[in-house]
Amino acid sequence: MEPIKIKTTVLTADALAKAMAEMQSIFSQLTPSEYKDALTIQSGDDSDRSAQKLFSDPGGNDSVSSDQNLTTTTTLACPSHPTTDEPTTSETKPGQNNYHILPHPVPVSKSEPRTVKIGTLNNIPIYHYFSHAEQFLASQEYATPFGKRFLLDEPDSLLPSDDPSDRVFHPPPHSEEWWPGPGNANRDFRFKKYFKIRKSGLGGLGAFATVDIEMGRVILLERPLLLTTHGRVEDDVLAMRQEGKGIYRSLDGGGEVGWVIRVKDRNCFDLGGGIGFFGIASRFNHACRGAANVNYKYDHHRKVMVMTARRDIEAGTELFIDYGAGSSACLYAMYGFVCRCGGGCRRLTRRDLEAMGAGLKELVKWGLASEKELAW
Ligand SMILES: C[S@@+](CC[C@H](N)C(=O)[O-])C[C@H]1O[C@@H](n2cnc3c(N)ncnc32)[C@H](O)[C@@H]1O
Repeated sequence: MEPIKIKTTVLTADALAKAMAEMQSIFSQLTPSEYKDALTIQSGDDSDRSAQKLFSDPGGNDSVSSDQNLTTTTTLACPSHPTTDEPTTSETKPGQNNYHILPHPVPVSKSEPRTVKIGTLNNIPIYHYFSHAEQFLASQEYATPFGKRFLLDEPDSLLPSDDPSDRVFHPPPHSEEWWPGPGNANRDFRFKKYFKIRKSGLGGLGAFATVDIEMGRVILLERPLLLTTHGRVEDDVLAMRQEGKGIYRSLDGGGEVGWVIRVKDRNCFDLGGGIGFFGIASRFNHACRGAANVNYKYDHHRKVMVMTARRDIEAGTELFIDYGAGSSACLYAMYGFVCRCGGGCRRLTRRDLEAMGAGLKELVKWGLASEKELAW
């Protein structure tokens, strides 16, 4: 597949990986006090105070609940933003997110006109995706201030052919008896001897060690339910057999109208050339900044997700992976949730949300998003 061309920028998997690595390295160099500085919201006028209230956490935790976020952000005003078409090369300062909103949002390709680049965050492209916009906006639970956003670079290199049946991996037969899902979330499900899936303090399900696990131990090998791309996911999910479709639908976000895309946004793994879904691996929650205790890597050759203990882990501990977003704002932009991992992540700032809103305004101006999406 040709590299995706956007104005003067050519996005390749390598470029994206490099940008992500740079961003990760910037964040990993921050001292605790720089993080603290980044958390400070200047108090001043009323809107600042309301922002401070919005982001203060009564539990003393570092993050805010998504409920607070979704119901109160309507009071925030959008500032003006740079209006250059060119990607900016300004230096990223520790603790500060550099947003650049394109004045003319660009559809990414002719075959995917609903995917639009709207700007960059710390030099990483941010995209807005429109499929099923009406359905997901109808769901208060799912609506994020900025709709659906993700970072995208998905050459088709992973996909063996255009035939969806070649890309669908049928899982072994399963039943509600042993497959974790919303209907039986209170039960414990064991996978091999290392962990089980049960309710997590973060809400929803999570994976928990059932025994002490030593560093380096492989705790999960899992074949994907499905390998696909953001653009093909709907066709491919519908082409799955009933069992696989059932597992896909039982993942976080499944069930109601718009489930295919909602499940995709919350559960897909970027496999570097496509996206993948896993019935078990997709139950692992995220932790920031080295707090993750499990590594994961997709083995393209064997077509299997490999999860490994990153350090010694005590029985009973929740198992976390790092979703790889690099910051709370990126995490929010990519997956639409506000992190509550408590792993020292930087909370979303008022400026983050303002910048996201400014990007959405540009989309509305160019007829690429509806006014309805602005109402947050
Ligand atoms: C891939 S799923 C993980 C499993 C999910 N908890 C479940 O019940 O199936 C991703 C979703 O889990 C939740 N989640 C994961 N990590 C989180 C975190 N650090 N803070 C808050 N929510 C988190 C978010 O709702 C996110 O959309």
